[in-house]
Amino acid sequence: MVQMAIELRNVRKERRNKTIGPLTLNLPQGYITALVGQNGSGKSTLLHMLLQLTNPEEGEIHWFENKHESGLPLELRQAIAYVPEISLTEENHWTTMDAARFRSHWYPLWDNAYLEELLTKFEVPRNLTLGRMSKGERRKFEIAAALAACPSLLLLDEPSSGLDPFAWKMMIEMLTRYMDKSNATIIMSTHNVEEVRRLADYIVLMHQGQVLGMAEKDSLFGLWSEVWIHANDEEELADLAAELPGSVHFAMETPGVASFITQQFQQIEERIHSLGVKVIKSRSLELDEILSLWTQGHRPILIDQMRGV
Ligand SMILES: Nc1ncnc2c1ncn2[C@@H]1O[C@H](COP(=O)(O)OP(=O)(O)OP(=O)(O)O)[C@@H](O)[C@H]1O
Repeated sequence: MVQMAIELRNVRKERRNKTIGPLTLNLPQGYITALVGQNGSGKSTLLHMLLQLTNPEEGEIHWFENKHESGLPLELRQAIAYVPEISLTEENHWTTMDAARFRSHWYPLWDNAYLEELLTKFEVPRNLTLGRMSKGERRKFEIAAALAACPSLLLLDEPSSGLDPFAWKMMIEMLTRYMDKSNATIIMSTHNVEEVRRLADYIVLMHQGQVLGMAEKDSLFGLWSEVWIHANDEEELADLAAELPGSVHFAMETPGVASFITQQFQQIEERIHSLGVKVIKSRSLELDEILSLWTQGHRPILIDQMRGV
């Protein structure tokens, strides 16, 4: 049975201008979960609650099956690494090596050789203070230092922000390799669909402070299709739409050709043929298109099968 790294039960956090939650989520141990959603949807707030940088007004959070209402115990804090959205200014006057030395005292599993390897790959300047680094250089240091702590739980808030494409690819490789050699759990917020595609095992979609759902990433591929058909006019298309509940975005493309979007096309293709409608072609939607439909309220059918996770 899959163990949970994090469980949230009806967690509610009041922010000045909105309520985050109630959130109920189970995030499995040993996997990468991507938190996706528009600006202000509550991704960073959720990460902050997992670090107890801020606490919910209501609800319960469990870390590896334990509640810690009076503060995270030392050994758990030492097993969590965090790359914040904005780096801490308190460390600005430190060089890479000063910051590494400080962290090595804090994290019992700190691996200095691993840090050296990652800094070299990332080409992070060693003797510059963190405050003088470019945004991307600082980000690379933060990611390398988070991995060198060998955490069981790695929380990443938009890790690729500021990375050039070469560094981004390297980060993907580093995170993948780390997951291969450990039983760590990564929870990352991201706006980068390619990052989700390459890294995530699970996707949590947030929207306006709510969780719209959680899905196994692979289950989403091939789920939605755009289909082009022969249709004489709007009226004929409306008749077809009425026969295909759950299909959306019916539109006349050119005279005689219409399109629509549907889930599990293979299962309804026969039905379309039996209605005397000729299919011209179809294509599977990309992940970003699926996430956008989901945000609009078109929930993936398979998501209800994920309830047990
Ligand atoms: N310290 C705070 N005090 C008051 N409101 C806050 C605070 N931090 C965040 N908020 C508000 O809470 C909401 C959620 O913010 P949050 O930073 O969690 O969103 P996000 O999904 O991470 O956004 P983004 O993608 O832009 O980083 C926003 O409306 C934001 O204005």
